[in-house]
Amino acid sequence: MKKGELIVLESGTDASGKATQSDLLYNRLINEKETVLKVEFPNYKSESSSLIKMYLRGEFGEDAESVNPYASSTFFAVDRYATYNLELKQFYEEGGIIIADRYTTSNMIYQSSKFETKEEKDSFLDWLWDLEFNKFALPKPSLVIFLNIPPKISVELLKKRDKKVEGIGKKDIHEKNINYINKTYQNAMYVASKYNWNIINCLKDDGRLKTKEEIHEEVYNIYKNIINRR
Ligand SMILES: Nc1ncnc2c1ncn2[C@@H]1O[C@H](COP(=O)(O)OP(=O)(O)O)[C@@H](O)[C@H]1O
Ligand SMILES: Cc1cn([C@H]2C[C@H](O)[C@@H](COP(=O)(O)OP(=O)(O)O)O2)c(=O)[nH]c1=O
Repeated sequence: MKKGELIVLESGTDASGKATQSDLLYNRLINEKETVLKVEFPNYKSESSSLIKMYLRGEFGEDAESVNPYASSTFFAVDRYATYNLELKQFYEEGGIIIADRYTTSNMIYQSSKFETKEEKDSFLDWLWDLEFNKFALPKPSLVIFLNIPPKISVELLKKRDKKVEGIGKKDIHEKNINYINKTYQNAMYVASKYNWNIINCLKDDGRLKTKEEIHEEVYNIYKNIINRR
């Protein structure tokens, strides 16, 4: 039987409209009578996110960059392994469509950002690919949609957004560190181009943010073009 599809919504900044766009795409596909399910990573509802919560609270270090990326990326990878195997695998193997708000792609962006040289980054990215997709046998995305929102806009959206997780505070260690935010955004553009992700520029030519609906139309068109061609 043909396996399902895995559609990933990603970005290089926090509070960039991933949840909003996942919801809009999910509702549209439900209206089209598709068999579709939505998931968010980290899976804060699961005990498998315990080490992630410790990390984002700063228990391994208040400065995200001081925490070994090989270690911190495994916290996220193990959470994905648990969530996939306990909640998603059967649905995916029976042909369902999964819409994921973040995935391995976030480890690729946020954790490789901690390395300075291209050689170190690429070596980490190869290791991560092997860990999550080969050793853990997690499915590779059918399609990655990258929402390009510069940090100066997303930090404004972050102020509007409700707190996501109890016990982490309004901002986690990634969100508190403006140097890391800027560096990670630059790094995300490198990673997005390295893996040929589908980039949506969320700003208009005049620098204003596109509406949720305008961005959704672009998300939907990419989805239709790519999935229909397969
Ligand atoms: N295009 C947009 N224009 C204005 N506000 C937006 C837009 N997209 C998202 N928002 C708002 O920004 C905040 C963060 O969006 P959200 O989808 O929760 O982001 P993320 O999942 O990336 O953290 C929310 O309050 C949301 O309603
Ligand atoms: C899923 C995932 C997230 N992250 C990072 C991205 C975020 O900075 C942080 C928490 O994710 P999340 O709560 O989704 O952030 P937000 O909703 O604010 O965008 O963890 C990784 O480093 N690796 C991963 O695999």
